[in-house]
Amino acid sequence: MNTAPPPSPDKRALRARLRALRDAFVAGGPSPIRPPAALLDRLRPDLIVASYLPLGSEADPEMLAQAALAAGCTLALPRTTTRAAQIAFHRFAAGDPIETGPFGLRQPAPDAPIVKPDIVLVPLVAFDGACNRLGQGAGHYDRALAALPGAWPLGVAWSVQQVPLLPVDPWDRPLAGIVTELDFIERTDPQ
Ligand SMILES: Nc1nc2c(c(=O)[nH]1)N(C=O)[C@@H](CNc1ccc(C(=O)N[C@@H](CCC(=O)O)C(=O)O)cc1)CN2
Ligand SMILES: Nc1ncnc2c1ncn2[C@@H]1O[C@H](COP(=O)(O)OP(=O)(O)OP(=O)(O)O)[C@@H](O)[C@H]1O
Repeated sequence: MNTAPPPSPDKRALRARLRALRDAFVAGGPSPIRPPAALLDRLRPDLIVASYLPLGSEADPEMLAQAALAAGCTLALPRTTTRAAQIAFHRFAAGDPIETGPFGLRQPAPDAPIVKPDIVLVPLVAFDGACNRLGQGAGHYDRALAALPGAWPLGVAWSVQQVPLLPVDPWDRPLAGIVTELDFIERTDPQ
């Protein structure tokens, strides 16, 4: 049974508005998102970097994943089974099979080894200047990041996804930084 309090009610309306903004932005043409120095400086061959395959009009982390590969890092991708279950990160190398899962997500096969990423590239619906994040509403990344306290979470977004101030619930996990097609925003006020 889920005994947690419900998420802030204004999150639903924000999601709808920001998904529409994201769709309109992407319809305007491609905008590459380049790896920020804050990411490049952290990449080491022994690290595992979790990326994601974009869904719909989500920002594409491909150039960041390529930079991680070029630095010798191991790549991982999230795998989702249901809305209620936690996501797992599975190792992924070029040529490995990709399946279509729930919500149309493209994801690794279940037999790819589960790994513990050091750096997590995080998709999002909206963010604010303090690096708070609004996701899909299933708590998948909130739960995954809570289980990886040492990992460095980097949000990847289009600049139009920034809002002045997001409602923040107790379980929300802030990001260490957010990269957009325009700039890199670093979280400056650790709690
Ligand atoms: N590319 C990508 N992979 C990801 C996530 C994500 O946000 N993006 N996740 C992040 O947690 C996890 C999957 N969780 C999800 C949870 C809910 C919905 C969902 O409710 N989708 C809506 C439509 C969303 C839209 O219009 O963009 C739906 O199907 O009704 C999608 C993914 C792991 N993998
Ligand atoms: N560490 C956790 N353990 C258990 N449940 C959690 C945890 N973190 C979040 N949740 C649950 O997940 C849901 C998250 O809802 P919320 O609207 O905040 O999602 P979100 O900010 O869009 O995040 P996400 O992208 O991670 O889905 C809430 O119902 C919350 O109780």
